[in-house]
Amino acid sequence: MSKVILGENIEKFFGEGKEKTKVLDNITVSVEEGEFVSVMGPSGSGKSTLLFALGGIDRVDKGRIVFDGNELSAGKEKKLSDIRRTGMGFVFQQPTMLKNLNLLDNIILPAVRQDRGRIEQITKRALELMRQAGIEELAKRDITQVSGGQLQRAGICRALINKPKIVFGDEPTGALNSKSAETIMELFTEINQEGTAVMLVTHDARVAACSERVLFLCDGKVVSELRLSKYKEKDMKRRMEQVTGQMRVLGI
Ligand SMILES: Nc1ncnc2c1ncn2[C@@H]1O[C@H](COP(=O)(O)OP(=O)(O)OP(=O)(O)O)[C@@H](O)[C@H]1O
Repeated sequence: MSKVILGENIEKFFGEGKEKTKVLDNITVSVEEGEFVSVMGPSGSGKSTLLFALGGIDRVDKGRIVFDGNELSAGKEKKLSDIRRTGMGFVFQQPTMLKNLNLLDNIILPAVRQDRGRIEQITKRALELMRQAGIEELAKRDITQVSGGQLQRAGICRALINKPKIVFGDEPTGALNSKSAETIMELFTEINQEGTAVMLVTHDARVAACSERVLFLCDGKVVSELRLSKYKEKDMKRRMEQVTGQMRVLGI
């Protein structure tokens, strides 16, 4: 197995002078090709900062980030945004979609920007992803005419449109009711089973229990790591007990 993403000895500070605080403290983490990792920890422990650093959205102050053999920390801005657009997908708690475009057009946008000549093929892929996500019939709907869960499913389709090697999610189920959250997690486990690596930040033990490795952060450090097997629905009860057990040990 090779690493799709590696963050090595990364440090990140916020603020200046007396206010300066270390938010990531010499962290080394990696995600293997096709692996599903989640990141848990108390509020303010640095989870989102870590995700944004690994995804090349924010620069780190020390250390290096290597995506699929390319060192992001040494990259030029253009190269970095190309890697982000083609090799990575991002899903946030609140999907940021363009208001003047329908769901389908929002989903194809990252691919069309890259290659206008393939619009038919891209649309076909988008509709296939929407079918998989159970929202194909909403393709022409305005983004204001769908539920939060449906919008989030569209956000995942958009993140997958360029066939990324890894999808990063920052609390992707955080704003959803439990039924919608469950559908979103089914979608994440499905895309992972198809070979896409997934890294999710979450406060929800049920979400973390879908992954195969859970990293626990505290004060900008990885303080613990829990290894689970590859997701199987029938193991859910046991997986949940493992995650919640570790959360209790760490006082989360
Ligand atoms: N842009 C910023 N400027 C200054 N401080 C920041 C910035 N972004 C985050 N921080 C601080 O860095 C620390 C880590 O933030 P981060 O959002 O990574 O935590 P988190 O573990 O994801 O928290 P939560 O679970 O509440 O989302 C916090 O103390 C936060 O206030």
